[in-house]
Amino acid sequence: MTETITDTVNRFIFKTETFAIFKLDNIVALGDVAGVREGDRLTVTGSWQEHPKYGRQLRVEHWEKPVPSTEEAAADFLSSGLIKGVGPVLAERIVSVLGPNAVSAILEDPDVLKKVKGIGKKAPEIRRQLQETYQVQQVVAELIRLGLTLKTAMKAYMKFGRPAAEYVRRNPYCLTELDLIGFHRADDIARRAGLAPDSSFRVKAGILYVLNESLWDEGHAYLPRDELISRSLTLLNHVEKSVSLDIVEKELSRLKGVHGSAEVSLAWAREYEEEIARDVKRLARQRFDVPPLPRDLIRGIELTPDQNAAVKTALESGFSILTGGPGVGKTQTVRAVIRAFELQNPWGGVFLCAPTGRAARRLSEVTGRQAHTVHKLLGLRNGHADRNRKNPLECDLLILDEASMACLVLTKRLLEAVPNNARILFVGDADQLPSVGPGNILRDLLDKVPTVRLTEIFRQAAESQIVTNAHRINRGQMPLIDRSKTDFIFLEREDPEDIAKCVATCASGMGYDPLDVQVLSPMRKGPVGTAELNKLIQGGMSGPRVKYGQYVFHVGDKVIHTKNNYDKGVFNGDIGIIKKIKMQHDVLVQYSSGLVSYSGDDLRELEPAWAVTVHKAQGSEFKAVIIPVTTSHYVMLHRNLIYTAVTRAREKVILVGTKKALAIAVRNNKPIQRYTALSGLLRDAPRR
Ligand SMILES: Nc1ncnc2c1ncn2[C@@H]1O[C@H](COP(=O)(O)OP(=O)(O)OP(=O)(O)O)[C@@H](O)[C@H]1O
Repeated sequence: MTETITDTVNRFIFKTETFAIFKLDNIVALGDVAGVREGDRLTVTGSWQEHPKYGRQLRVEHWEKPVPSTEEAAADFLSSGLIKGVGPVLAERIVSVLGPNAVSAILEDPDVLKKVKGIGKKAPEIRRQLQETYQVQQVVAELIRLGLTLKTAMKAYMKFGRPAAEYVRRNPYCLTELDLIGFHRADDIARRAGLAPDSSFRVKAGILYVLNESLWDEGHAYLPRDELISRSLTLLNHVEKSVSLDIVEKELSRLKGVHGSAEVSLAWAREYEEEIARDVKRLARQRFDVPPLPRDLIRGIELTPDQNAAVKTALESGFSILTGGPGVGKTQTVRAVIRAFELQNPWGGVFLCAPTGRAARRLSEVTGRQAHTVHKLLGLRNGHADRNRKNPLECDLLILDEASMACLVLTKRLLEAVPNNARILFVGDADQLPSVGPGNILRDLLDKVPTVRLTEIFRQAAESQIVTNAHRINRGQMPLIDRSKTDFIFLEREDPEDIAKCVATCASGMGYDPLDVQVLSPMRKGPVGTAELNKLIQGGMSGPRVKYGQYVFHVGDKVIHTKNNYDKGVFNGDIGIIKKIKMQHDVLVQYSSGLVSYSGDDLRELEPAWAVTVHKAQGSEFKAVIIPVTTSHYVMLHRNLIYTAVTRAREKVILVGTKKALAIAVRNNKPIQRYTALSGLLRDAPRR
């Protein structure tokens, strides 16, 4: 229930440019507020919430500084000290001449103060100060009328100041450039403001939107010109056909912030690709002399000729790649590389890292050494890295595991922080899905720098049907199901609803700890998408619950954190269990790294995780994995996807669905295409 309160701001407890927690007489209010000072009278509308530590607070949804409308209030306000040069005597005089609505009269009419004797030259200054006091709310109110939320309106005001509403009315798409709203919201505002659908602002914003979407949603570093134009036309004409090919071509030729004519990319994305290419060449140019390696680098293991070649390559080259599927000995080779390097460089610094927290933890476990996330290694936060070209890492050998997950942005940051005299080794499985973020780095680098492929599956690994079937899938062969073994199971179900029910039953009934078993679906939507599967698995849960947005969370629920949050020490992809729900919006989640508390809007960083997409699970491993395979996922039936899902399992894979769907997926090896320029830029990279 909302409540409206008018009172004086006594004190700010916390304040940023656009957000404040403050005492309004004897209550505590918090919200998106700006341009307010202690002593101001404020009318706030909001709803009450209970904070476990700080008690009852009013969450402000709307606010305004009421313009005084009685003689007493007007005189008090004018003489409060907020308006310099006006004391009690002058304030009384102004009010006696202009009446109870003196303040609004001054705001509306620049000449009205002339009626008050003795003000003279002070008049413009008094009016200016009054305008300033009320300006924020006037502009913000106007922006809200244009269709912005309070938060976006405040941000727009902070960016553009007094002319914000004017700017937004003229070109609502300026807000998309600042990432404050999306193209479709800007379109709504533009329609309301009467902007022509073929205006230059709209067409340019549409083209940029298409480039941004294809970059962040599909991973393309550029789009071929024809494809960009056709996608832009579809977007710009989605309501009515109002934009012609000529207009799009004309605006594209004038567009700033893009690069290329046949292959068009956002200028920064192109720069990143070029920088990566320069850094790869800089590092790959180096050659190191390597004395003969001892045969027993790892006790009890004799390396195969390929593994030995990989160790030698990693030590001789400034930049190299080690790739291969599951069970081909990559980890043992990495251990051997570290051992050999340290034998020859006893004082050298060896750094290990991986793109995600889970992958870094696993790398630590299998090597027995500390491994970090790339973010942690570089001190990367809010777009700033402590380690960079000017302040490079103090490493002599840097190993990046799960390199298939490294996107354009992360790779650029990592490579620029590697000093000239260091070696860098990328380890990964190039047949896994490409990174969630833009680019196709590992595949683009293959064979552009010295690359060793391990293909022999070791005996221990070959005993696992998971490993052998993963390799079969990767070769385009149907997996073999040996019913005498229990690690690779196919449960045939036809109907998508039956598939979903069977998946849900397996997920909760196998006796594994919830964190050890994972349902992996190719997509979010549809009858066997993650959203439905999560609901189905949660269906049987009772006890304390909290609703946030489209999700309901229960005690005992498995959840995934979806953003890097350095304050909480929890990262994108971390999976945990809800231990406690206190009050309405206070949730405690147990992660392997510790307990993390969420309250209020923090919950937007959580999603149910009984089922997650295969993309989200990249780089993670689970004891058991359950995968629905159905033709209702037709577009997602893809070899890379099934391969990635299967290789997430250590002990057990359960496929639920139809053999027909599995066969389609296994046969479909059309690589998930990403338009990237990197491999072309590396054509002349030094190779052996
Ligand atoms: N040269 C070798 N001789 C004998 N066994 C080996 C050799 N190299 C690796 N192995 C064994 O093969 C199995 C798979 O090796 P490893 O874990 O290094 O592979 P991987 O490529 O890292 O696999 P994954 O990607 O699945 O983690 C392990 O049991 C390992 O001990």
